[in-house]
Formats: sequence, C-alpha cells, structure tokens
Amino acid sequence: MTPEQLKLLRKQLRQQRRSLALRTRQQAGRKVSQHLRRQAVLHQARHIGIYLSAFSEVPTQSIINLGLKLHKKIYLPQIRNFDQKLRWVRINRQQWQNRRFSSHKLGMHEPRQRGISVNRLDLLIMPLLAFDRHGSRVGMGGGYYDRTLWKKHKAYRLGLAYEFQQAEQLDRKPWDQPLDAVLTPSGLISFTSQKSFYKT
Ligand SMILES: Nc1nc2c(c(=O)[nH]1)N(C=O)[C@@H](CNc1ccc(C(=O)N[C@@H](CCC(=O)O)C(=O)O)cc1)CN2
Ligand SMILES: Nc1ncnc2c1ncn2[C@@H]1O[C@H](COP(=O)(O)OP(=O)(O)OP(=O)(O)O)[C@@H](O)[C@H]1O
Repeated sequence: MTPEQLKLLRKQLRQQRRSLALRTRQQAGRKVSQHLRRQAVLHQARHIGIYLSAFSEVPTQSIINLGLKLHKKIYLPQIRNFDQKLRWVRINRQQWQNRRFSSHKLGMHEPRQRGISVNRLDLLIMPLLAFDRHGSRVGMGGGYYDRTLWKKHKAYRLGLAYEFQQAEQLDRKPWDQPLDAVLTPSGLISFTSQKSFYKT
C-alpha cells in the first residue's frame, strides 16, 4: 500500500464512521460492552486502559461503566508533551460522572491529572481506523499507540471497531504494534490465543 493509498483509506473510513447515525453508534457501544462482559480477559484484568471516544469511534461509555461496576481500575489516555507518548490517568466513579476533561487540540478530551506508564495496564482497549485478519492496526496517524507500546508490555491489546473497519490486508510497518483481538458489535475476532494474556 502506497502512502497515498493509506491516506485515502484513512479518509474513507473516517467519513464512513462520521456518516453513522448516533443511534447506530450508541447501539454499537452497548453491543461491544455486552460481548466484552463474557470475555475472560475482562474478568482477569485489574488495570484497564481505555480511550475516551471521539471522532465517531465506537463509544466507550458502556465499557467504562461496566468496568467501574466490576471494581476495575480504569485509566484514560493523555498525550505526554515531551515524548508524545500516552500516559494513563486513573478515574474513579465520581470523576467519571463529573466528566471534567480538557479539550486537546487534536479534537478529543483528556483527563488533567498526572498519569502512569502503560506498564501497569493488564488490558488496553484501543481506538483504530482499520485492522486486518492478522491483527495489524492503522490509527489516526499520530503514532501515539505505536510509540507507547514500543517496548514489551504485558497488556492484552484489544481494538474496538465497527465491522466495516476490517480491511483486506494492511502492510505492517516496523514500528506498528499488532493487536491481540478486535471487538466489533458482532463479536470478538482473536488474533492470538488467550494463553498469551499476562505475557511475561
Ligand atoms: N478517542 C481517541 N483518543 C485518542 C486517539 C484516538 O485515535 N482516539 N489517539 C490515537 O492515537 C491519540 C490521538 N490521535 C490523533 C491523531 C490525529 C488526529 C487528527 O488528525 N485530528 C484531526 C481532526 C479529526 C476529525 O475531526 O475527524 C485534526 O486535528 O485535524 C486526532 C487524534 C490519543 N487519543
Ligand atoms: N516507536 C516509535 N518511535 C518513534 N516514532 C514512531 C514510533 N512509532 C511510530 N512512530 C511515528 O509515528 C508516525 C505515525 O505512525 P502510524 O501511521 O503507524 O500511526 P497510527 O498507528 O496510525 O496512529 P495512532 O497509533 O496514533 O493511532 C510514523 O510515521 C512514525 O514516524
């Protein structure tokens, strides 16, 4: 795939996501949460990193609510200025209800408090624009997740996406960080065996 083709793919998928009705998106958020509820990875995890949905992504509200209800420790991403890596800010039930987040210039919201390193997370629920059947991932193009996951981590990497975000075949760049599974409103697509959870 040439850089131009990749750019076009990103543009098309962004448009397609934006064209979804609000109801369809909300339903997708509830469905992925219902599927996740039946997955061992959720119940085994204690520290869960998850994005704050923006850009018409699969909404994460239902999963965050579920996690808090199950007494999981929930962390939201924050871009650290000096190295442009993601740090993880824990939110409790009250902070989540208050929704006191800052607007980031890239268009999403971020918590303000100091975050921790990705090393501490057991499960990382990631946004994406495209994925393929090998678990390759294309994001919004900032490389934030790639930079953050560059070193080996124990976190199980779960992408959230609509079905149409599955692409035929994506080239994997040397820095691209593959996914362990993707959750769509139809269910879980796994690329690695569950045994790899709690990788050492
Ligand atoms: N919800 C969410 N948070 C996230 C990410 C994400 O993909 N989704 N990121 C994953 O890495 C990081 C932010 N990455 C981004 C990279 C590029 C653009 C971007 O190109 N923004 C456009 C406006 C996009 C639009 O409105 O559709 C712009 O600034 O012009 C945005 C975010 C960290 N937080
Ligand atoms: N480990 C890394 N160290 C330094 N730069 C990196 C690293 N990983 C990615 N980058 C930079 O980030 C840029 C964007 O990467 P890429 O197009 O793969 O982003 P993406 O996966 O789509 O975005 P995101 O991870 O933010 O969702 C690359 O051109 C590369 O220069």
